[in-house]
Amino acid sequence: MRLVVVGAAGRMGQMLVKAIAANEGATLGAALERPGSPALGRDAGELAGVGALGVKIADDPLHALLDADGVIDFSTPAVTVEIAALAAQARIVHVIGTTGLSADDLQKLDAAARHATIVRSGNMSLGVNLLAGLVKKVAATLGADWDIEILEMHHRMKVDAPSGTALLLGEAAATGREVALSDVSVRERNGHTGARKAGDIGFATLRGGTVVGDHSVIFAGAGERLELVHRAEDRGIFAIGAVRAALWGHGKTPGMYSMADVLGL
Ligand SMILES: NC(=O)C1=CN([C@@H]2O[C@H](COP(=O)(O)OP(=O)(O)OC[C@H]3O[C@@H](n4cnc5c(N)ncnc54)[C@H](OP(=O)(O)O)[C@@H]3O)[C@@H](O)[C@H]2O)C=CC1
Ligand SMILES: O=C(O)C1=N[C@H](C(=O)O)C[C@H](O)C1
Repeated sequence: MRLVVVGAAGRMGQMLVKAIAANEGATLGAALERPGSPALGRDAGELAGVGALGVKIADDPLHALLDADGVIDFSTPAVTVEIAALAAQARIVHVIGTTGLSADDLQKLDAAARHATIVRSGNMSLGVNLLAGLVKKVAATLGADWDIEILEMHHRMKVDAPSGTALLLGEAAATGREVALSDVSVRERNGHTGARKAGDIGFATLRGGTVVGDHSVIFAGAGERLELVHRAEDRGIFAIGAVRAALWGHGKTPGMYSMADVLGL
C-alpha cells in the first residue's frame, strides 16, 4: 500500500515514516510539510533516521495524493480538514490522528467520509483502546454515586486540551453510563465552584517536560477509589497503530471508522 505522510518532519510524522519503512505491506509514496518549512527537499527517511528512502519532503498535497492508496495525517485541524476533502476526491484511505478538532471540523470529516475511508482516533495505541473498553464496562457497572475524573499529562509542546485520548476515555465512560458526554463534561474548575454535581465527568490537564502521554480514569466512591491508568512510553505505538489502520482500511467501503473497528474490539 502506497502511503503519504502529512507533517512528515513532526514528532509523529518521523515515527510514521519509520513505521512505514519497517512494514512489508506499506511503502512511503510521498511526505508532506507546510509551504516554507525548513524540511522541504530533505529525504523523509533520512530525517526520520532510517536512511534515505528516495522520498523528498514536499508541500503540494494534490500532487502527493495522485498515486496514493492512503494518507496518514497527524498534523493540525485545519490541515486535516483540507486533506480529508482531497482524500475524498481521490477515494482513498485517510487515517487521522490529529486531535483538537472542533465540532465544525468533525462535521466536515463526516462529509468527506461519504467518499473516503476515514479511520480517526484520538489514540491509535492498542493499550488505550483496550482501556476504553474497560472504562465503559466499569462506568456501566458502578452506580452514579461513583464520581468519574479523567487526568492527563503530556509534554510541554502539546497545543490542545483536554487530549484526544482523555476525550475518547470520557466518551467511553459516558457511553457506559448511557449519557451524552457533552451534557456532563466539566473541563475547567477555578474559584468558588460549589460542590461537585452528581454525574459530572471531570477533566484535568497537566503539561510539562517530555511526557509522551499519561492518562488516568479515576472512579471515586465513598471510602474507596478505583484508578485505570495508561502510560505511553514511546510514540512508536501510535505510528504502528496508524499504519495498521491504513492497511485495514484499504479496500473497505467509504465511511467513518475507529481504532476499535480496526482492532476488532
Ligand atoms: N491519535 C494519536 O494516537 C496521536 C495523536 N497525536 C496528535 O497528532 C498531532 C500532531 O502531533 P505532533 O506530531 O506531536 O505535532 P508536531 O507539531 O510535531 O507535528 C505536526 C507537523 O505538521 C506540520 N504541518 C503544519 N502545517 C502543515 C501543512 N500545511 N502540511 C503538512 N504538514 C504541516 C508541522 O509543521 P510546522 O511545525 O513547521 O508547523 C509539524 O511538522 C496532534 O494533534 C497530536 O495531538 C499525537 C500522537 C498520537
Ligand atoms: O499530542 C500528543 O503528543 C498526543 N496526542 C494524543 C492525544 O491528544 O491524546 C495522543 C497521545 O496521548 C499523544
